[in-house]
Amino acid sequence: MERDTNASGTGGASTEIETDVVVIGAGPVGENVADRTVQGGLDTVIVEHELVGGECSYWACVPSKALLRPGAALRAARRVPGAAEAAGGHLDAARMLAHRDEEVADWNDDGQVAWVESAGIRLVRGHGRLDGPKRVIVTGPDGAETVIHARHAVAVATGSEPVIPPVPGLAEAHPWMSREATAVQEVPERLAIIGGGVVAVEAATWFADLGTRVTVIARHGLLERMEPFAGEAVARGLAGLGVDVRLNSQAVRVERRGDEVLLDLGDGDTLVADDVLVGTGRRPRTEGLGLDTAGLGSTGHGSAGHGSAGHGRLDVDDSMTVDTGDRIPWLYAVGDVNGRSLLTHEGKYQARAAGDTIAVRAEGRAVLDAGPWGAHVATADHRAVPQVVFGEPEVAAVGRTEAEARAAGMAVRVADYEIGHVAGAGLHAKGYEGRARLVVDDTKHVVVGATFVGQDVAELLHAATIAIVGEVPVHRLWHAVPAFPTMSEVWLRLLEELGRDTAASGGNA
Ligand SMILES: Cc1cc2nc3c(=O)[nH]c(=O)nc-3n(C[C@H](O)[C@H](O)[C@H](O)COP(=O)(O)OP(=O)(O)OC[C@H]3O[C@@H](n4cnc5c(N)ncnc54)[C@H](O)[C@@H]3O)c2cc1C
Ligand SMILES: NC(=O)c1ccc[n+]([C@@H]2O[C@H](COP(=O)([O-])OP(=O)(O)OC[C@H]3O[C@@H](n4cnc5c(N)ncnc54)[C@H](O)[C@@H]3O)[C@@H](O)[C@H]2O)c1
Repeated sequence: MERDTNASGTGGASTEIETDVVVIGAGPVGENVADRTVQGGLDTVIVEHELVGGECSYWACVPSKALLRPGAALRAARRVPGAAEAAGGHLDAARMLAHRDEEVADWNDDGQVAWVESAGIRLVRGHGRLDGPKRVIVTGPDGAETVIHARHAVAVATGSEPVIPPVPGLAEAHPWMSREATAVQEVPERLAIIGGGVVAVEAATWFADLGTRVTVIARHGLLERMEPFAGEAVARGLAGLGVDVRLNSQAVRVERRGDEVLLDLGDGDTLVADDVLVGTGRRPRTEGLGLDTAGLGSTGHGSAGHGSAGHGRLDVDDSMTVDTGDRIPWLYAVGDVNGRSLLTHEGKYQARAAGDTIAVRAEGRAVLDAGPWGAHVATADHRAVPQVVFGEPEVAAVGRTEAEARAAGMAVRVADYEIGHVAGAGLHAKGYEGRARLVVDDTKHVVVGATFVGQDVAELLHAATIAIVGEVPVHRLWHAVPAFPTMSEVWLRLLEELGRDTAASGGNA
């Protein structure tokens, strides 16, 4: 399969490789695409210009969760009489940072490289860009070029990058983005955070735990895409950690003066901080990828010619195929770069569908299992995306919110329950505070959304995901008996809130 030749055209500085599949980007998503194509019998090259393992492993999911866990564990212990007496000390910031360093392997990717090799994937280090259909040019760290010809497919899995909003002075103030926040070495005394989404909430939590005086500037509420009670609980929780949460607030001008940053909030108030962190969303990383050489528009969203690309996302179908206009599809966009769902687990799910689709097409076979919920499509992206925000308290949500379900025209029945009223929750933590909501499609009698807010709710989420994906009738859920005394008994209470009438099978076993 492998054919490496030295091309003399550029004075010996270029190498040519032929392979079946090229994956650009070795984040969690690219790694999974490559794993599936190798499993499908295809020779696969993965291209990476930074660390194998991607944003998630070194600057996102892993370091943030490593920094968040100590505070969560300490607070949990303090809510259990007997343990609380042993948990009176302070969080050790230096040890927290060291723990983070261990979890990111000191930003060394040897372990991930070893996995890539063990999976039979070929790694080429350098910056990859398309150079026409099925042709990728990689510029290595030494400037040498490798030209890779893919017999069957190219998968773009280049992830996303943070955006800086056009606030006067902000870009010039050298703001922190999520990388600086997750890789922090010297903990600032004062940190201002612009944004009210997931990055802002989680970073505010771990910096408060590290001892920083944090101010969150959110232009509306917190976690706006979730049920309103989630953001409200998190705002209270952050305030409890000493965070100054400014809702309906906005920085209108920012200026760095030496070691300080001044943020003008437009209401006469000026905030002074040592650093400012921006958490206002991310955009797909498609710049400089040579998508125009594949016949794709390069002016942003919307179709220009066939697929769309440029600074915007790469539009894909449910098997992550990009429409290049060619008779046989060859280009795929998977994970953050397609903008469908900026979450590692969802990207990996897409990767399994895309990798298997590439393998089937390479055999010249039709992709038969491409209907909803088939092996070659990522149907759940539209209906059942689970997400956990590891704040104080935790928020775990999947599927539609009540507002989204109503906006979609559904007849909706909603059940709310205070999780603290469940015996298992009271035993888990004294004075447990939290809330759960089920959103039920009252025509189909199935759960379409669920939200849990409170300590340790993350592990409650998967049951809801299964109920939604499996379209389990509510009357059958009454037979899924939660063990006593676990927090999962909240499911029983939620069903009771929906009404005992929902237990009637109507003859449909
Ligand atoms: C602070 C933070 C915390 C997060 N926490 C979570 C969490 O707890 N759970 C969760 O599910 N999600 C979380 N996310 C989201 C998650 O990080 C992303 O969804 C995930 O990393 C996407 O994976 P990916 O492989 O698509 O992209 P990435 O992880 O960004 O990987 C893309 C890779 O491609 C490489 N690359 C890019 N362009 C090129 C090129 N031209 N040539 C060669 N290589 C290239 C990059 O160097 C990178 O290694 C978090 C995000 C942030 C910012
Ligand atoms: N635990 C997790 O799953 C996790 C953790 C962190 C990040 N992520 C992922 O990373 C992605 C990026 O996170 P994020 O928090 O940056 O984005 P986000 O989309 O979650 O939140 C963006 C926030 O910025 C605000 N905003 C946008 N433009 C603004 C402006 N001009 N001025 C002021 N505020 C503005 C929005 O109102 C919103 O509150 C998310 O989509 C998320 O999926 C996931």
